[in-house]
Amino acid sequence: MITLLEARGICKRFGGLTALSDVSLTIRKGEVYGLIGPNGAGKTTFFNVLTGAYVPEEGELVFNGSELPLGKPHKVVEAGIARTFQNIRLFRDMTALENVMAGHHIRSRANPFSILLQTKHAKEEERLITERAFELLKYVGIERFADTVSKNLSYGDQRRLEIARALATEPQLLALDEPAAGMNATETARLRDLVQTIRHDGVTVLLIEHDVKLVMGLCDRLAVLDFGKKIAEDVPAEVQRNDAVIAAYLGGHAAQKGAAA
Ligand SMILES: Nc1ncnc2c1ncn2[C@@H]1O[C@H](COP(=O)(O)OP(=O)(O)OP(=O)(O)O)[C@@H](O)[C@H]1O
Repeated sequence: MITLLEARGICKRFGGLTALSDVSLTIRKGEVYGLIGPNGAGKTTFFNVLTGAYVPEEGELVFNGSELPLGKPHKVVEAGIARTFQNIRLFRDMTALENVMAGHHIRSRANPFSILLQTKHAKEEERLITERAFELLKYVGIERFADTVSKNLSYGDQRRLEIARALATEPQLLALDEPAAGMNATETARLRDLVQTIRHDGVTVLLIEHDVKLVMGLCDRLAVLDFGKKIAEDVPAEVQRNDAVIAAYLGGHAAQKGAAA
């Protein structure tokens, strides 16, 4: 198995609070990797460190064998990591298609002058970007809403649109922050299928999710954080059996039943 991302000894503090304490984990190419833990465990902080929103006090990230620049979101996207957000962050007044096109522009080679001058090359590139954006809307199952302003989409469709926009940057690693939050059972089942398709198509997925059943069914391996420390990293069946995890996160019998369901 080839390692795609290695986090080594990540520490992140906010004043006196240690949000991440010496967190190391390894994500392999082609897997769906879960990051779970109780509220406030440090999951989103890890995402923010990984995607360059926060600079850790200690530690390093190695992606595809190269050190990832810390605190540089644009460089992280260029390196091949894309994310969605816990609280959806779309361009609310832009159409679904325009949102995905915005993701593509990060990868676009046309320079601003050629766009302004509307050169033949820039026009052709724009046509390809529009075409590819439409394909991605189709891929996530919302192409019929291409011309709908994104704030008018249902919650589930907004989440799918966020995924399409992230995929438009052509990532090798797609980091999803609670993609099933607020979804009903049907939407969650469709999301599961979509994540499986994405993985099948060669994109590695990192998933923060509170829906234990979804995580256990979808992830190849997962790490569990508790108070900023990694307390387990294993396949779902082992994590479910881990006493520290049961105590910290699953909260005993009721949740265990949920996890096993
Ligand atoms: N920008 C910030 N400033 C100060 N404290 C922060 C900041 N971001 C996160 N924290 C704190 O760091 C800790 C970890 O928060 P984080 O959001 O990473 O947890 P989480 O596991 O994602 O939780 P949840 O499941 O509730 O989203 C919490 O105690 C939180 O209050």
